[in-house]
Amino acid sequence: MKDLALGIMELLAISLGVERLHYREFFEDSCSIMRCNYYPPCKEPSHVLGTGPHRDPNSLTILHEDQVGGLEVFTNGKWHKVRPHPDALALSNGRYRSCLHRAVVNEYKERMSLAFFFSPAVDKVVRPVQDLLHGDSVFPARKYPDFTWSVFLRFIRESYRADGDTLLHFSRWLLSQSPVMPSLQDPEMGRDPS
Ligand SMILES: O=C(O)CCC(=O)C(=O)O
Ligand SMILES: [Fe+2]
Repeated sequence: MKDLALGIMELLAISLGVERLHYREFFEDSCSIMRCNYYPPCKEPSHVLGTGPHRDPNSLTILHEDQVGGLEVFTNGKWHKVRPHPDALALSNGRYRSCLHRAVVNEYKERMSLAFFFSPAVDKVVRPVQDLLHGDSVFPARKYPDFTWSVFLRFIRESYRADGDTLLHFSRWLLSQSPVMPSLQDPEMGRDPS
């Protein structure tokens, strides 16, 4: 999975016009997790959700699912079903903003999906590559301060359910903690307690 994710990172760098190996090198020591989701059948599927609407807070998600279907993505003001395909993968990432998605349940069949959440090493400092900071409307100036993945994870786990404004709220929270980021002075201070 890591090889696949690193390959996708290389493609994303190319598509952004960033130096090809930039993200591959950044994620070389990545710290990812895998989660198995199980959705039992439900007689009244229109009244429940398997997974409520959210955006994955990690850098890239590779989702493998069975053929039952249930994943939906919100675009252009509507929920769209993502038809399962034995060879297909779902993806979300940084500037390519994590998409709002959810999983509905099936009236008759159970469903399983396997999500691989690709994330940087905990003490890696996350900052945009200089090539993306032109200060124009396509590549605006910096919007967020430097942070480490461990501090971001702590914020997500303890204070905030990831949505479209996560980075905005996280930045405000981070700047309110201290004028100088503690995690940049001492990586141990930002380490996730789990
Ligand atoms: O099971 C699915 O289709 C989606 C699961 C999901 O969004 C997640 O695990 O973050
Ligand atoms: Fe998700």
